[in-house]
Amino acid sequence: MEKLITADEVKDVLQYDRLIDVMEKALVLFSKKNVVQPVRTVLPVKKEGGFFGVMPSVCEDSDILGVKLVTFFPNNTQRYGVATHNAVIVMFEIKTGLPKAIMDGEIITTMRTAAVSAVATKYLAPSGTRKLAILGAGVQARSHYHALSKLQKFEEITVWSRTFDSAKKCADEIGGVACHTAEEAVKDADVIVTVTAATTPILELKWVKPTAHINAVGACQPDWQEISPELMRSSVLYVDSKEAAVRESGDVILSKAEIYSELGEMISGEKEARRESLTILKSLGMAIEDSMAGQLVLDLLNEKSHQSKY
Ligand SMILES: NC(=O)C1=CN([C@@H]2O[C@H](COP(=O)(O)OP(=O)(O)OC[C@H]3O[C@@H](n4cnc5c(N)ncnc54)[C@H](O)[C@@H]3O)[C@@H](O)[C@H]2O)C=CC1
Ligand SMILES: O=C(O)C1=NCCCC1
Repeated sequence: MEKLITADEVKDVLQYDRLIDVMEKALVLFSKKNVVQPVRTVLPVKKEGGFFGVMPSVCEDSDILGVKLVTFFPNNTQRYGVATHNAVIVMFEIKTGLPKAIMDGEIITTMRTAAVSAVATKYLAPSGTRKLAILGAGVQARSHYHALSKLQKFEEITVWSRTFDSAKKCADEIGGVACHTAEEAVKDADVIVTVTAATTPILELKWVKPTAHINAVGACQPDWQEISPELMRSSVLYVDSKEAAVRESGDVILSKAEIYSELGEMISGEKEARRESLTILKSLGMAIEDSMAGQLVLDLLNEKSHQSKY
């Protein structure tokens, strides 16, 4: 095994511009069936109310063979003062199957999720977009602000979360305004991001603009919801993986909303980008996103070591 890569090393090289392009490619490869990837295996860890996810993927066309091991312990921050999502990614040589790197997966999870939402937003945000609303004030709230800001400068940014204090802290960091209610935060928003650990709906149809684009990122269990069933059914629904959405997403399963398209199908032009409709990306996260982001980290570290030689 050649490399052990720390979170600081990943943070040092990974940037949104390159990552957004790589995520777009990963989504297309997946929807064109060039990726072997089972729906993730999820093992409950009941005492802490958490779970352990195993996410392998292979894409022979792109020389990718990797796996992410990820834990989600929703009470970690409050109980122990550590992150709620933790992960490692292991990359293997496609030719020999030899392991080539083990790297921190927390930063990749944080950034690749926001990069995927940025891809969706690039295609689905209404023309003349000016206001971004973020519901949730944790790690993904911040990464979504940074990734989406690569697309455009928002004239107005609002943040709502469970406590006003946490919304205010996040809003102050990103130059936004904290709101006391989710309804107030999403009023007139063109792009909405839901990044909470909520298990029941926090966003209602009657609050949102009829052309808004929503990146629905939380609620990754079959009995968890972030979006009201009426809102799910009234939107043009995009997903990262149809197979995963009908197995893992409470928002999809409980509302019985019809899936319009995978993001990869929309990017490659097989399905329309319905920019002027009310749209939702239901994001669950895919193994190929992690493996391709992991390979990008290896490429960037390689580029960096060459630069320092000359
Ligand atoms: N789709 C994907 O690929 C990924 C999705 N996620 C999901 O995104 C969500 C956010 O993740 P992080 O920011 O990393 O977590 P975090 O733990 O850093 O932040 C969670 C936020 O949700 C808020 N929250 C918790 N319960 C709530 C409730 N009932 N109502 C409103 N707000 C509530 C917390 O106060 C906090 O602001 C989680 O649901 C997570 O599982 C995370 C990584 C990848
Ligand atoms: O894709 C991921 O990684 C995750 N998705 C849902 C929440 C846990 C991590």
